Amino acid sequence: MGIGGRPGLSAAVAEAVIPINQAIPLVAVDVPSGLGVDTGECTGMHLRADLTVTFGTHKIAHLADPAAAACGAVELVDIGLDLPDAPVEALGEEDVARLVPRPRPDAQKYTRGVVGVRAGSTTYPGAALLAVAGANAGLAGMVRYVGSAADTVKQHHPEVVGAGRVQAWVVGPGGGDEAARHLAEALEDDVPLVVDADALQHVSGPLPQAVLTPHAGELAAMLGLERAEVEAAPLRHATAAAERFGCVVLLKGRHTVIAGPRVRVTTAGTAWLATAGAGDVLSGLIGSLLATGLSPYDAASVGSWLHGAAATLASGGGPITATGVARAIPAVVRNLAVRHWET
Ligand SMILES: NC(=O)C1=CN([C@@H]2O[C@H](COP(=O)(O)OP(=O)(O)OC[C@H]3O[C@@H](n4cnc5c(N)ncnc54)[C@H](OP(=O)(O)O)[C@@H]3O)[C@@H](O)[C@H]2O)[C@@H](O)CC1
Ligand SMILES: Nc1ncnc2c1ncn2[C@@H]1O[C@H](COP(=O)(O)OP(=O)(O)O)[C@@H](O)[C@H]1O
Repeated sequence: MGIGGRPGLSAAVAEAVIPINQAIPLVAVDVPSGLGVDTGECTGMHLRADLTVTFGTHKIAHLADPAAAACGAVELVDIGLDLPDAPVEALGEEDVARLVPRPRPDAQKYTRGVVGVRAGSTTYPGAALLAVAGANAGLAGMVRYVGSAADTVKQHHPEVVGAGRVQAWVVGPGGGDEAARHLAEALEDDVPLVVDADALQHVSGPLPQAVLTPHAGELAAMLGLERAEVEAAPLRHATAAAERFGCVVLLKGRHTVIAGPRVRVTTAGTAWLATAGAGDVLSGLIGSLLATGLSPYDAASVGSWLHGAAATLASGGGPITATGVARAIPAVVRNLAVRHWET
């Protein structure tokens, strides 16, 4: 069954083909039979491929989990079709190289953008350090930190300064009981912001300038669902949340979904990135991109791609820490410059 098939194999077909699928490697043409091609959901029995070869453009099932995970490695073959824009897209290296902000020759630190981080608490001072490490990867001109971990932050990041004017805020990582105040204070400034972790539970009304960055558990709590329901349909729930909260919603996972004016999925990364504090680094990084003037949708998708690429670079196939991911971000941008930017 191809892309026109209804999701879910009939019992008779499943009985015949699933034992074969479990016994030998499977190459799927276009999609493994039984997947929800247009939803990325797996609502019934389906095949799992080791390799899926598809043509012209990626379909939603190739990008959005859990269907994408059942496609195995996906090979896209260009057969010269003239196709309309896809409903869900994945940024490639060249797209990111075009979007990543770089300093103009006459730049000074304030024209490059200042990002402020309100994160950390007495329980989680480390999350403040990690969010600052993501923000302080060199993409914005300056990082400010406001919060209870100020002394530790300044010890580890001497470049970072205290309160003042910013072009974007990052709030929530490790915020604990301080997160509600951090969010309220950040919202007093009329600037774009990243809302992550403990601040997410305090989001109510529409926040048109925000990027929300929940993992599946956090999005489930925001929508009054179980985590498993979000994991079964990440595209549907990220899109619903973007509509409900009137902003860009980045739902973290193996394939991160960015729902905004359109939908993007990040396929860059490695399972080694599933490590404590990796999300804190991501929120800082996206904040720094917002501060440079990227739109919330582009800042979220470019930040997510750079974060995945930094994890892959730092990992080299082995284990990584969140600190290691943050340290690898400048090298990822340098590689983009070498490969794609004219000097
Ligand atoms: N270095 C730092 O400062 C870091 C700070 N961080 C900061 O921590 C804050 C909370 O973030 P989070 O994502 O952990 O919170 P959340 O979604 O509430 O998850 C709680 C869920 O986890 C589960 N659970 C717990 N232990 C489990 C186990 N052993 N095995 C299985 N399940 C287990 C637990 O389940 P339960 O034990 O209740 O059954 C509950 O459902 C946030 O501010 C973040 O920024 C992090 O970024 C890390 C680095
Ligand atoms: N299996 C996976 N493969 C690739 N990336 C993953 C996987 N699981 C989680 N990630 C990424 O790791 C990061 C974890 O962030 P998060 O859940 O917020 O952790 P923390 O709260 O500890 O910082 C996210 O960027 C997420 O997309």
